[in-house]
Order: sequence, then structure tokens, then C-alpha cells
Amino acid sequence: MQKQKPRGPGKPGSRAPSKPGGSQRPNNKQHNQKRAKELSRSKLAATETEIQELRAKYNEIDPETIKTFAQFPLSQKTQKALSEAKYTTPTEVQRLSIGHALQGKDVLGAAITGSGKTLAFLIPVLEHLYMNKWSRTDGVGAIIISPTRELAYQIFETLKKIGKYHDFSAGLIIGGKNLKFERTRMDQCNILICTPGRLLQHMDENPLFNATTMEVLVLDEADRCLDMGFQKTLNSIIENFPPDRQTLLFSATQTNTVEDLARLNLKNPVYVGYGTAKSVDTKPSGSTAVLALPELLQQSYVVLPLEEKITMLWSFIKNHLKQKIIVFVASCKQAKYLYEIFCKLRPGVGLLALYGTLHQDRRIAIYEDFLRKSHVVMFATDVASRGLDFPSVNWVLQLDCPEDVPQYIHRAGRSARNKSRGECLLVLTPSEEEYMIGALKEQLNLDIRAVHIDPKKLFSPRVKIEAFLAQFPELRASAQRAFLSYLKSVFLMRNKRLFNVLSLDLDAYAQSLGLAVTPRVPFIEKLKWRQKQQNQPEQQTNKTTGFGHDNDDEDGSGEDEDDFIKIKRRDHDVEGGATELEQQLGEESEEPLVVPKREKLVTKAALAKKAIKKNLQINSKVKFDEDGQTLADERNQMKALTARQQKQQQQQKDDDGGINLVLSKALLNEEDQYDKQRFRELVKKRHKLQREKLRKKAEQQQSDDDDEQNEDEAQQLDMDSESEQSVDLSWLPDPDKIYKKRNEKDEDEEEEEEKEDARQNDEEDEDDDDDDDDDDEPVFKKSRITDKLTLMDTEAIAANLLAS
Ligand SMILES: Nc1ncnc2c1ncn2[C@@H]1O[C@H](COP(=O)(O)OP(=O)(O)OP(=O)(O)O)[C@@H](O)[C@H]1O
Repeated sequence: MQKQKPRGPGKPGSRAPSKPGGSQRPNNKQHNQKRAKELSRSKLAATETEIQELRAKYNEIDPETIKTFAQFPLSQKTQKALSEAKYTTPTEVQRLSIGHALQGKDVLGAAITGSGKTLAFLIPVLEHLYMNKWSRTDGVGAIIISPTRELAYQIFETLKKIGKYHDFSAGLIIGGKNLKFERTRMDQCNILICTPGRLLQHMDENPLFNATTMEVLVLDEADRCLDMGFQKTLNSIIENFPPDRQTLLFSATQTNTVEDLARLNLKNPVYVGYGTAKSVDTKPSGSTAVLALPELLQQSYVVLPLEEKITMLWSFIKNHLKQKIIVFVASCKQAKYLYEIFCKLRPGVGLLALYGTLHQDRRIAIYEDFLRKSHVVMFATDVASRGLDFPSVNWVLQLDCPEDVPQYIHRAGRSARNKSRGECLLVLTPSEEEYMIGALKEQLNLDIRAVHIDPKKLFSPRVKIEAFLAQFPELRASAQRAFLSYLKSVFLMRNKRLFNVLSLDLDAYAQSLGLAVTPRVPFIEKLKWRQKQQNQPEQQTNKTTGFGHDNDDEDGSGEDEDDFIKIKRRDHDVEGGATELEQQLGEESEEPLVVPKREKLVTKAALAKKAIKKNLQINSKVKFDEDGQTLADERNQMKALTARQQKQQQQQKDDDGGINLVLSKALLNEEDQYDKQRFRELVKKRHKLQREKLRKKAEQQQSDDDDEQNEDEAQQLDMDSESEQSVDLSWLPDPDKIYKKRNEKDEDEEEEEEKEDARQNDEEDEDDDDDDDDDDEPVFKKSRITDKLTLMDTEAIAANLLAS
């Protein structure tokens, strides 16, 4: 940075003396603002000149002479991003279409899968907004519609890459995301990439969303967006768009039927990919684009009975462990089950599953996982069949037959993209072979190679699968769902010449999935019954179900096996269109489908329930006495009594509306009384215990004191004469007192006697305390007599007494 020279005060442009945190800031700010204004003015001027120059070149664009993107009159921002992303040479579809699109024409682009159609519409979108000086505040300028969420996400990622130097804001509006968040941001977006259902939801519910500013509309996979599944939704969306707009339609299997073009209000569209670019005047409406597949894609097919499919798939995966494979199946539940069971079987390669009923975040995570990995097998439904650009997919295995040739093309096109090599194997059942191979040969002019599998090279995982199913009930349930879901998908196929549900061996198919018992398939039972009733040749083409395939609607609505007749892609018809359509077609159908009443099975349990309901006495036993008189059965009587009581109680309850308040109150009172009484007793008991403790403590103290005293006495007693120790005469009455002849005794002796008396009295008192009911004569005394007096002593005493 350069240092500035100090200038004198007062001079224009002079600065105030530099004070830390002083008045320098406002001047700086003003200066910066001024600079920014100048810059933006000069930028605008440059942009303006660039725009003028570019616009002038638009009419000179000649697709035949263009070899690089740099030769296109594109803004510098776009050019820079393209070269950074290593896009230097345009592909054929880009070379042919970008010029027309830049000139503001409507374009119908058809080109083989993986030929770069995404850039063919994204570049014109960016350029249109740039040339019209679109800013953030101008609202939505372009809307790109994709039939699947993953494809919308992929387009968004590409847009981020090539539009990174532009100042436009872009939004990804797909189902399964936060609606509120989208709602608040949508009006600030200049480019919206969305799925039809979600876009219509915002149009209906979001007051902030305004599509009237929109100038460019793009339909990627246009034929899919315009087909029956999205018909109503798309019609409603188009109503909200301004009629004066540019429309770009791209697909590998393009539509250009008169109705579709009329619906979209196309003005002199340019056809790209139908040979040379032609205007609508030279291209008759109603014809279809040239259907083609990449040259580097090797295609083959194999014919197998339905029940052999899993064995074949297992063997195929085991033989291609170092490859990137997509396995297409007809329904979400099949994809789920295959993923679950193959995970258990552990083939030795990474496994993934992508289908519509998964949570959106999970779907995106799986999509990205598959993008990254080089050796992986992904089980997928047709959510992955259109537009997704997975690099270096070695194999596409179409395990279930596609609905038609366009679907075959889109599935196969996930491999051999952008001039890389790839292989596709189509698995057909014997009943599907003739029609499908015929259609492929006819429409694609394709000589598809038949492959014969050596049965010796097949490894059957059936025993293991059965073992897993026996061990894991949830896996068994998943297998059952997969079984029903496949049959339903076949049943709902529009092309009844290709798909015949009645020709399938259900038991064998169930066993191949590991199921020991074949699940019941109500709709096939009904179909068979109907056929039997009508006594007609096999006819399952009832018009109510003529909506074709796609068991796995793109936006992932679940399926219910018990639904007999259900319009697929119901979720695309936001305003209950499917139901209307259903009704309409229901009316058209020649004969309503009468469902037979099945004979109800009468089980023992049902009979018993019936008997109990009617209050019949079941299993009653009658006893007779010796005279033949009936005896009352006590057990039954007891039962009857209890039942009566219960009934009465129930009745009483019912009368009171479930609760007898008076009875409940009385019961509660009683409970309360009991609780109180119990509490009082507990308190008393505690007090008594406390008293006892105190008393014992006091006694203990007392006895300790007594012991001490006794010890003293004992010591004194030890000093007494031997005669006194041998015979204790203390119990005898004092002779002096009795005979009033008190002999002179030693003072020591008297004292001793007195002490002894006192001690004995104490002991008597103590004993009295212990047991009030004792005799007057203390027990202690008695024992002492018996212990210490011999027979001789007693005799002597008696003699003395008598003598006295
Ligand atoms: N000009 C280009 N130069 C190099 N690579 C390109 C060019 N244009 C596109 N690609 C690459 O080719 C691949 C396929 O492109 P894209 O997905 O747009 O094909 P697509 O025609 O839309 O396929 P699909 O029909 O399956 O939708 C992408 O990986 C893309 O990056």
C-alpha cells in the first residue's frame, strides 16, 4: 500500500488530523461510497457495452462453424466459469441449440443420453438474465422444471458451477425439504429449479411467490413432464406463467405432439436433434425425435423365468465385484428388499438403494455416495432412470422389463455417458421376450444380442435367503411386500401384450424370494374370478387401470398392496386430479368390476364368541343323585352368580355414565378412615418404642451403678468370717426382736447384718418391678436357701427354732 502525503488544512480533499477513532471515519466512508458508485457506474458502462456487442453478434451465430464455447457470443462471466469447469468444446446438442436459444427462440432439443443437454439450456438461461440486466430485486426470471428431485438437484449443482461469476440468486424447490424456508426465500430467487408438484404447491399456497416476472421456462426430460402423470399439475403451472416467454424443452426421448406444443404455447419452435435443426414449418408436428443410444453402449438381453432372477442377479454381482452397477427394478419395495437381503448375503461389494419412498436427505446422500464410489451396486427404481449423470457406470442391469422403449433408453443411458464405454443387460421373462425385443428392433433399429447363461455358472443364494427370512421376521415381511409390489406393478402396466400378470408362476416367484408360503394376492384372485364369471379369454385390460407403469412414482409416494385399483403418480396431481381421472375412466369402463363375496369361514372361536354374546350357557354339566333327581352344579351356580354380580355392577356403572359418584365417595371416605387409623397406630408404636429405649437406657445406667455398689459390698463380704459365708442366716428373724433378748454382739457383725438386710430389700424391690404377680417371698431368697442349705443345716435350724 502507498503512503499518502499530508495535506494542508482547508484544502479540497484534505484529511483531518489523524486521531485514533476520531472524525476520520465518516470521510473514509464517504470516500468509499463515492468510489463504489464510480466503480459500479464504470462497471455498468462496461456491461452495457458488452451487452451491446454480444447482442450484435447474436444474428451471426452459425452452429456449423462453431468449434469452441469461446466462439459463442457469451458474457465473460459465463466464459470464465465454463473454461474453469473444463468445458471448452460444445457437444453437438449444445452447438446446435445454444445459438437459437440465445436469439430468444423456443427450442425442442432431443439428443442421446449423456450428450450435455443440461448445459444446452443453462447457458442460454444465464445469458438471458445477464443481457436483460436482471438483478436480485427483479424476482424470478427463469424456471427450470425437472420430473425428479435428484435431477433437479443435479441441475442446481451444474448451475452453481457455470453461474458462479454471475450475481443471480438461484433456488432448489423440491419436495421433502423445508416448505417454510423455501417460502420465505422464493421471491428473492432469480432462477428456480423445481419439481412440478412442489412448484404448484408454492403457486397455490405462497402469497410471496410471483411467477409473472418469469421470462424463460425450461422443461428438462420434457416428455416425462408432459406425460399423463404430470399432466394436470403442469397444466395448472402453465396457467400461472406469462404467455409471452421463451420455452426450452429437452429430453433424450422428445415429444412434439400437437397437443403438447399447444399446451405449452410454443411459438415457431426450433427442433434440434431431429436430423438438422429445422423450423416448425419444415418439421411436421406429431412426429417423434430420432430415438438413439450412445454408440459406445453395448446392449444385450437374457431370457429367464421370473423365479431365476435373484439367482442370476446374485451370480452377476459375484462375477462383477470390481464394477459400478445400477440394477433397475419395478418398485420401491423390491429395491428395498433386494438391498436388505443382499446386505445380509454379503456379496463382497458395496451396496446402495435409491428409490422414491426414502427420505429426501437420504436420497441425496445415496446419490452422492454412488457418484463418488467406483465399485458399487445400486438397486434403483426409475427415479434414477432419467437425467442422472453418474460417472463411469460399467453396467446397467434392467432386472424388470421397462414399460416401453423410451424407458429402456433412459435406463440404459445411465451408462456410456459423454463418450465413455458402458454395458446394458436387459432381463426378460419368456412372455416378455417377443414383444420387447421386437419393439427395440423396430424403434431403435437395434440388433440387440441375446445372452445364454450357463446354468453351471449360476450360484443360488436361495437356501441362505430362506434361512435369513426364518431368522428375521422383518425381512420376511419385506419379502412379502416386494412380492406383492412386483405383481401389482405388472398388473398396472398399460401394455397388456407385454405384461401379463396371470402368466406368472406365483409360488415359484415367492419361493425365489425366500418365502415358504406364497402370500395371498387379492387382486389376482379377483381377476381370475372375473375371468371365470365372464368365461372370456384372459382379459385384464380394464380401463380403470390403463395408466401404465411407474410403480415408483418419482416423488416417492408409498404403495398399498391392498389397493386393488389405484392410479399411479397420484401425488403429481396436486388437486386430486387422479381421483377425477379415476372417476372419468371408471365411467368409461364398459362393465363395473363386481367383486365376489367370499364365503366366510366359521371358526370355533367365532362360534364361542357368538354363544357368549347371546348369553347361552355353554358346556353345562347336569348331575343326578341315586334317585334320579337333578343335583345343582355348584361350580356352574357360582359362575352364574359371579356373572350376575358382574353384570349388575356393570349395569350400575352404565347407569351412572361409567362412575357411581356416591359409591366412590363412600369408598374413598372408608379408605380415608382406615388410613388415619393406621397412621395413629404407627405414631403410637413409634412413641412406645422411643419410651422403651429410654427406659432401657435408664435401667442400664442403674444396673451399672448397682454393679459398682455390689462390687464394693462383695469386697466387704470377703472379709467376713468363714461360717457366715457357708451358711447365710440373714433370712432368719432377728431373735432380739422376737424374744426381746438381744445379745451383745460385735458391732461389726450388726453392721454387717444391717447391710445385708438392706441389700436384700433392694433386690426384692427390683424383683417386684420385674414381675408384680410373684409371691411375697422373693424368688431370689428361695433359691439362695435351696442353693446353700444342706439337709443337715435345715434340721439344725428347725431344732433351734423348736427349742427357742
Ligand atoms: N461441452 C462439454 N464438454 C465436456 N463435458 C461436457 C460438456 N457438456 C456436458 N458435459 C458432461 O457430460 C455429462 C453429461 O451431461 P448431461 O447430464 O447434461 O447429459 P444429458 O444429455 O442431460 O443426459 P440425459 O439425457 O441422461 O439427461 C456431464 O458429466 C457433463 O459434465
